[in-house]
Amino acid sequence: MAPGAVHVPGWLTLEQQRELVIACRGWATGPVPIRHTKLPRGGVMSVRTVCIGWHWQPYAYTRTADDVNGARVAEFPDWMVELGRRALADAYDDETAGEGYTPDTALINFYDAQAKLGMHQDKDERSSAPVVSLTIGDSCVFRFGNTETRTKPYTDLELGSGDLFVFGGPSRYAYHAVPKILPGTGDPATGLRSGRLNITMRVTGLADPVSFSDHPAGR
Ligand SMILES: O=C(O)CCC(=O)C(=O)O
Ligand SMILES: [Fe+2]
Repeated sequence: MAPGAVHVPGWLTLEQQRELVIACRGWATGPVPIRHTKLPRGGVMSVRTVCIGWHWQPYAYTRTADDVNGARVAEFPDWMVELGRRALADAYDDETAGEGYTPDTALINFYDAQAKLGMHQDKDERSSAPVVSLTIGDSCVFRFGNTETRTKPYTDLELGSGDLFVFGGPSRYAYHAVPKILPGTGDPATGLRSGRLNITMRVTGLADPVSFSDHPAGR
């Protein structure tokens, strides 16, 4: 694609896709329900999102979903860290590429047939570690641009069910968008009857504040 940006079609098996759909269904119901993210100027995103590990809202991460129900988001599971590491090793065709990669947040996005996502950079993280993106269900047009402007040059490609897309290195801050969902292209055997599920794992680079009681000297 571009240096640091790699598309691996059909990376997830059907069984892995099924398991991810089940996991995401669970997260979509709680502790923080999936919702249309509110934008600072009063709009709402057409995509529905639920986060694990850290909660994202424009333009910050917190442990609690203060713009939804105030609950702490679900833990980021170890198996997903493992999946992220394998994604990097496979995308970069380098067994060592995933070593030390410890994603601590994932945005789980659900697109119905009408949903879109405008050109943006993922830049609310304080780490430049790669973003690992997975697609399940309907295919979409994915627009992958440059790091300088939200306009051309960009490349439109299709991301289909099971595809992996990694953007790291010189592509980490590339603008990207989802201009179109291709309804009816998904295989219902994934467990998703319609729409597109997207999971993006990231490293926030954030740490929880150390509380007084965590200090042995404070006991
Ligand atoms: O749905 C996608 O493929 C991209 C999602 C995305 O860019 C994001 O969540 O920041
Ligand atoms: Fe993004």
